Amino acid sequence: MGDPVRIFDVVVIGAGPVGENVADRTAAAGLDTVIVEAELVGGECSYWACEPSKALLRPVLLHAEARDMPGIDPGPLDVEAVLRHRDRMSSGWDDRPQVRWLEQAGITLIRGHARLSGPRMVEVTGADGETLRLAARHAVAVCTGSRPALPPLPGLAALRPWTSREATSATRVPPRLAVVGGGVVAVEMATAWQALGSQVTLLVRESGLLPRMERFAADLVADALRASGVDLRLDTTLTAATRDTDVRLTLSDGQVLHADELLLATGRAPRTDDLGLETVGLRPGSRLPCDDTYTVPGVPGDWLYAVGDVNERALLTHQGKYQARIAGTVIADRARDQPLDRGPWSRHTGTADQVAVPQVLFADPEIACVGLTTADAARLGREADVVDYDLGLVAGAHQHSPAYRGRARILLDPARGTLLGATFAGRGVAELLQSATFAITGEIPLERLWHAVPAFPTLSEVWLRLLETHRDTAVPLRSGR
Ligand SMILES: Cc1cc2nc3c(=O)[nH]c(=O)nc-3n(C[C@H](O)[C@H](O)[C@H](O)COP(=O)(O)OP(=O)(O)OC[C@H]3O[C@@H](n4cnc5c(N)ncnc54)[C@H](O)[C@@H]3O)c2cc1C
Ligand SMILES: NC(=O)c1ccc[n+]([C@@H]2O[C@H](COP(=O)([O-])OP(=O)(O)OC[C@H]3O[C@@H](n4cnc5c(N)ncnc54)[C@H](O)[C@@H]3O)[C@@H](O)[C@H]2O)c1
Repeated sequence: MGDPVRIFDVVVIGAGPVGENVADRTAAAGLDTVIVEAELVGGECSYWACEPSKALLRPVLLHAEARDMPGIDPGPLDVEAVLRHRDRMSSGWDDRPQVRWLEQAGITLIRGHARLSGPRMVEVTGADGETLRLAARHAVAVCTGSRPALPPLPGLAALRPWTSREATSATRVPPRLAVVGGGVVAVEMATAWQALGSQVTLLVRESGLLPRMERFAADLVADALRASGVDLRLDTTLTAATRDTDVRLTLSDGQVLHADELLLATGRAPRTDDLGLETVGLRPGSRLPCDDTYTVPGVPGDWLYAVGDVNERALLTHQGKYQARIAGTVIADRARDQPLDRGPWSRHTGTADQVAVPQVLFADPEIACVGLTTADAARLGREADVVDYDLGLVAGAHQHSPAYRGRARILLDPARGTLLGATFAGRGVAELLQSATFAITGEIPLERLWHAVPAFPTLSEVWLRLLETHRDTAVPLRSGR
C-alpha cells in the first residue's frame, strides 16, 4: 500500500506573494490550507525581482536627485553599501521570516515541487526525491508565477547569460554590461547598473523603449538613459553571441560588441510546463487561463484556480495580490455553498484587471501609469479625450527640483466624463498614481474632480492643470488613431 494521502481543504501551489495571499484568505476563512513551495517562501518578488531591484534603484535615483539639488553634494555612490542594502532588502535570500508568517497565519508549509495528478489531487516531490500525495476538498490554487523567457539564440547555455535573477542578485559590477530588451526589466536594470559603474549597452529591437507605455514617457526615459551614459541602440537585434574571455555579440547591423556580461530581459513565461496540467485535460507550458473569479474554465467542478503571473492578466505583484484576495474569497464562499456575485466590482470579480492596473517604472524619471494608454484606446476603438500637460510647469515641480522634466497625460471618456487612463512621467510621480487609480475605479465624474483641490506646491497640482487644459483644449481621440 502506498503512502496515505494528506487531505486539506485548500492546496496552494507556489508561495510567492500571490500564493501567500490566497492562503491567507482561505486560512482566515477557517479552511485547512497547505501551501507548497519549491524554492523560497516569498517567491520571485522577494528575492530576485521587486525587492532587490528597487533596493538597487532607490539609492541610485536618490543620488541622481541629490546631485541636481542646490546645496547638496552627495559625493560618489558607495557601491558596496548599495549592494549590502540590496542584500538586506532581500532578507539575505533567507525565507525564515516568511515561514514564521505562514505559521502565525495557521498555514501548513510543504517544501517541494508540486504537480497535479488528477482532479483535486497534487503530488509533491521533495528535495530527497520522496513523493507526498495531497488531496483538496475544495480547491487547488495554482500560483506558480513566471520565469524569464529567453530568445532562441544558438549556444545559449554556453553564454551563461544573466537573467533577471542575476541582474538583481549580482555581487560584482561588470565593467561592460550588454542588455537585450526594451521592457521594464531592461530599463530598470540598465538604470541601476549604469549608475553602479557598468558601461551599459541597451539593445532594443523596437524603435522605442517600453512598448506598452505612452511613447512620450518612454522617450523621456530614453533621453535620460542616454544622458547617464547608456549606449542605447534602438531597432537593433542580437543575431549571435559567443562567450570566450568575454561575451562577443553580433548585432543586426553587422556591428560586433564585446561585454563582460549579457543580460537577457526579454519577457516572462508562465511556470506551467512541469505542473501535471495534462492530468486534468489542460495543455502544459502555456498561460493558465481563468475567468474573472480566477477559476480555470473547462475543468469540471470549479476547484482549479489560476492566480498571479501564471494567468498573465497582469504581471505585477500588487495586481496578483488583488487577484489572490478575490480568489481566496471565492474559494471560501464556494466552500460554504454561498452564491457568487459575478457583477463588476463585486467581492468575487476581478474587475480592476480589465480597467485599472497601476504600474510604476522606477527609472529616472519614473513613469506611473494606470488604465488605458492612447494606443490601448485606439486598439479597443474607445473614444477618448486626450489631455497633456507639461509637469515641469507646476509650482510643485519647481520646488521638487530646479530642472524638473516631466509630462502628464490623461484620457477621459467623453460620454461619461470619467477618467479612462493616466500616465505621469517625472521624478516623484510614483506617489501620484493612486489618485488616478481612485478616479478610475471610483468612476469620479469630472465635475466632482474640480472639487478635489491639490495642495500647493505639490506635483498633484498637475490634476488641476489637466482639468483646465481639458476645459480649454481637449483633443478627442477617435478609434484607429
Ligand atoms: C526584475 C523584476 C522586477 C520586478 N519588479 C516589480 C515591481 O517593482 N513591482 C511589481 O508589482 N512587480 C514587479 N515584478 C513582477 C513581480 O515579480 C511578479 O508579478 C510577482 O512576483 C508575481 O508573483 P507570483 O506569486 O504570481 O509569482 P512568483 O513570485 O514567481 O512566485 C511563484 C512561486 O511559486 C513557486 N513554484 C513554481 N512552480 C512550483 C511548483 N510546481 N511547485 C511548488 N512551487 C512552485 C516558485 O518557486 C515561486 O516561489 C518584477 C519582476 C521582475 C522579473
Ligand atoms: N516596476 C515594475 O512594475 C516592474 C519591473 C520589472 C518587471 N515587471 C514585470 O515583469 C514583466 C516582465 O518584464 P520584462 O521587461 O522581462 O518583459 P517585457 O515584456 O516588459 O519586455 C520584454 C522586452 O524584450 C523584448 N524582446 C522579447 N523577445 C525578444 C527577442 N527575442 N529579442 C530581442 N528582444 C526581445 C521585447 O520586445 C520587449 O522590449 C513585466 O510585464 C512587468 O509587469 C514590473
